[in-house]
Amino acid sequence: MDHHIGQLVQWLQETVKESNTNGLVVGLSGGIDSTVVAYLIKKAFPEHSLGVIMPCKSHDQDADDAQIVVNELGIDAVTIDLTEQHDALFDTIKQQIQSKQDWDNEKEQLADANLRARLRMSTLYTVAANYNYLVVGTDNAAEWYTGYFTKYGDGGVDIVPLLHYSKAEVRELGKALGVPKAIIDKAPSAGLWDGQTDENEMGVSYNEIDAFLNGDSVDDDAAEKIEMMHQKTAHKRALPKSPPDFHHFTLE
Ligand SMILES: Nc1ncnc2c1ncn2[C@@H]1O[C@H](COP(=O)(O)OP(=O)(O)OC[C@H]2O[C@@H]([n+]3cccc(C(=O)O)c3)[C@H](O)[C@@H]2O)[C@@H](O)[C@H]1O
Ligand SMILES: Nc1ncnc2c1ncn2[C@@H]1O[C@H](COP(=O)(O)OP(=O)(O)OP(=O)(O)O)[C@@H](O)[C@H]1O
Ligand SMILES: [Mg+2]
Repeated sequence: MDHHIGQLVQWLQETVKESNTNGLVVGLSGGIDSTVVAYLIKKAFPEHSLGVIMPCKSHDQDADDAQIVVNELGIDAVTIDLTEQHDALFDTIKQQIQSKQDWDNEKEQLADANLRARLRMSTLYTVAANYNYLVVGTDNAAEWYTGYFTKYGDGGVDIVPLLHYSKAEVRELGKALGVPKAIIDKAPSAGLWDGQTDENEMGVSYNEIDAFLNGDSVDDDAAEKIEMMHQKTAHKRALPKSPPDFHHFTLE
C-alpha cells in the first residue's frame, strides 16, 4: 500500500496546484474513510490541511473518535456543532409543509438525515472558501457504485481520492498509514440515526460489494441488490439532466 499512498499524496498535491488553491479540508466523522483522507491530506499538505468535526445529533463517540484522530495525527482542526442549526431549519421546513397538510411522516427520518449531510457540506464549503482550500470527499468505490451517499451532501465535494479503492482496501490504506486500530475495526455507519450501520441499511455487506466490484462471485440476491442500487442512483453520479439543445449555443 505504500506505493499507493505515495501516488495519492502526489495526486493531491498536483490537483491543488492545478486548481490554484492552497490546501485541503475534510469533514472528520471518526470513521475509517474520513480518517484515511485526513492522514493523506496531512501528508500532502502538512501546513495546509484542515479537519472539521461537525456533531449534528450524532453520537458523542463519533466526535470523540474524530478528536483521537486529530490528536494522533496532529492535523489542524475545528469543531462546528450543527445541532441547533439543523433543528431550527428542519422544524421550520416541517411546520410550513405541515400547514399545507402535505407532511409525509414516513419520509421524515431520511429527510432529517439528508439535511444533516447537506448542512455539513455547506459548512465545509464556507470553511474552504475562507482558506481557499478544496473540499475533499471520502467516498470509496463501494459507496460510489451503490450511490450510498447523500446527493449534494457528503457527495457534494471537489475531489474524491478514494474513489477507486474498495472498503477493504481503504482499511489496508488505514493500516499502512498508522490509523488507530479501533477506528479501522469500527462498523461503518453514516451516524444519521440510532443504530444505523451501512450494511444493515443497504442489506448487503461491504465484503459482498467489494467482491462484486472485483468480478468475484457473490450470491444472486446480493448481486441483484447491488445492481438495483447502482441503477437507482445513476443520477447522483451524473450532471443535472437538461433538455436537448433547441438552439445554437455551444456549451461544455
Ligand atoms: N431519477 C432521478 N433523477 C434525478 N434526480 C433524482 C432522481 N431520483 C431521485 N432524485 C433526487 O435525488 C434525491 C434522493 O437522493 P438523496 O437525497 O441522496 O437521498 P437518498 O438516496 O434517498 O438517501 C441517501 C442515502 O445515503 C445514505 N448516506 C447518506 C449520507 C452519508 C452516508 C454514509 O455512508 O456516511 C450514507 C443514507 O443513509 C441514505 O440511505 C431525491 O429527493 C430527488 O431530489
Ligand atoms: N460528525 C461528523 N463530522 C464531520 N464530518 C462528518 C460527520 N459525519 C459524517 N461526516 C462526513 O461525511 C462523510 C461520509 O460518512 P461515512 O460514514 O461514509 O464515512 P466515514 O464515517 O469516514 O467512514 P465509515 O463509512 O466507515 O463510517 C464522512 O467521511 C465525513 O467526511
Ligand atoms: Mg461513518
